Amino acid sequence: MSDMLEVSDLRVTFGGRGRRRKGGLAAVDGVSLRVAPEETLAVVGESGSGKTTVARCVVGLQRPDSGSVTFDGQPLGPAGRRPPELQRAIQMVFQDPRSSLNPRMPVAELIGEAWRTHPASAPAGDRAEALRRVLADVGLDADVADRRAGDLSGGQCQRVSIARALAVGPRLLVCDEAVSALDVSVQAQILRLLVDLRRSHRLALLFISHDLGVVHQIADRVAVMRRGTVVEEGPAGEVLGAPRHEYTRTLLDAALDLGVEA
Ligand SMILES: Nc1ncnc2c1ncn2[C@@H]1O[C@H](COP(=O)(O)OP(=O)(O)OP(=O)(O)O)[C@@H](O)[C@H]1O
Repeated sequence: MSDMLEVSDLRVTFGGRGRRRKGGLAAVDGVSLRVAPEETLAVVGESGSGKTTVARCVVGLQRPDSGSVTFDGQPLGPAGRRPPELQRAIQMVFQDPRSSLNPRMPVAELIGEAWRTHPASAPAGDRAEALRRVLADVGLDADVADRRAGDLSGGQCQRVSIARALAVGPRLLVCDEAVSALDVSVQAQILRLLVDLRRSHRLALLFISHDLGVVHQIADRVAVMRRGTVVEEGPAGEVLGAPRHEYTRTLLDAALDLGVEA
């Protein structure tokens, strides 16, 4: 399958002096990744390894120092400068839905806001029916539409975040630690939902996580990041089952010590 998302030799430095950012921190240091249509690539690694920075470059929230991000072969600039159809095609689900959703806004308005931002995806006909359908897609009852985000549980909130992303018709969901803030049982439900949506909506996922147990359940391929670089990448079964890099083995051992089955 040919690649839909291609990240090539990405570099991001924070701090430092001058144009070359001398003395700065190379948060991402020559990362290349690819994601095919309907594929799930998990990016794993310890805290601070650069996973979120890569994700932010993909959605256009972070400008890289160098390197490129392309989608269907088209170069992607910063979020505001992307053609609307590409802006829509790549949506992000954040770690903490309670801070990514305005708690005072009713769910119907949160979804409506997504449709206003991406008018091409707004329903032409019955809005209430379209809203009911998008909520049903994420396992929420229609009556959630009138409730404020702040009055929902963490799991319900994350379902709303996913609904908001889905409402605009994405082809790639970038999930940055999207289940990490949830209780283990809710985590399993949201993972199941993502797996189902991937199939029903023909989505690709770029799934950022530090949790190898979670990654094991969802990934087709895994890229392991350490200190801003990808140290190992391959099919999930190989990377998690027979890792080649010592760092991946260390991560797996640490996960096993915590009782996680990776
Ligand atoms: N806006 C920023 N300004 C300065 N340094 C930053 C910024 N964003 C990230 N960093 C630094 O870049 C490095 C990579 O951070 P990043 O958040 O991408 O890692 P991560 O693997 O996603 O970690 P975590 O799982 O803890 O979010 C870290 O050392 C972090 O402190």
